[in-house]
Amino acid sequence: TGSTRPQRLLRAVQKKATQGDPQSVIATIDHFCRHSEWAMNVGDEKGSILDSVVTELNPSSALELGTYCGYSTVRIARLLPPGSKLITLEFNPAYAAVARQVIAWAGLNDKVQLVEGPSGDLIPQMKELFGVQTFDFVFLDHWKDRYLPDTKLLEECGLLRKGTVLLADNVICPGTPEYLEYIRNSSRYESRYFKSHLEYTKVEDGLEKSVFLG
Ligand SMILES: O=C(NCCO)c1cc(-c2ccc(F)cc2)cc(O)c1O
Ligand SMILES: [Mg+2]
Repeated sequence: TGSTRPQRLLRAVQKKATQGDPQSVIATIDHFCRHSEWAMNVGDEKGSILDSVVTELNPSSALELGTYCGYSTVRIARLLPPGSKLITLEFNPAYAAVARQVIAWAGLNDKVQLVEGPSGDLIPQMKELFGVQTFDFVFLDHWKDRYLPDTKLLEECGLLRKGTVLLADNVICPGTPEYLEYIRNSSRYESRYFKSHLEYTKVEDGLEKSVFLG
């Protein structure tokens, strides 16, 4: 019974990153994934695109599907204005346990609410459980076959408003063909593809940014 990769990533953060400094947490994870063990964080290259979308939008209410170790949670939350909130959903309890500690180390507990459970069950409860009206921004980075059903669920639950931005990771690798087909052909979205690479590799991947038109 040894440690898991997320636990080794957390150990690196607690050993090398400065408490309360999100940038050092991000840099430590990127270094760990480049030089020690690859892990499925969005990474620095796609992470810069994520940063620019969040900065431009300046969202008050944001949702992340798929927390993993909390890397993109920290990237997003560090850019949010005071008083705004990021809700992040994670199905895997072992991932959630690591993510809570990474988010805490970065000093971002006030901006982040991590909820454990299946997104398909939690999305319909957003309004009653967390007092959410609509989301300004949604980052999709969970199971790739859940991107489409959960997007339809967000629509049906009235959680999107005119101008809500959806940003989807991994639309090329591992790939989300049904999601891309739907979102690019729907008259209710305006989409754009940001070509990049799979985190810490030379393999092509990219982010799809889609604006809900209402
Ligand atoms: O499954 C993913 N996320 C949901 C679970 O937390 C995921 C997988 C990969 C990946 C893995 C294995 C490979 F060979 C290539 C890509 C990359 C990602 O960015 C991801 O988000
Ligand atoms: Mg991803």
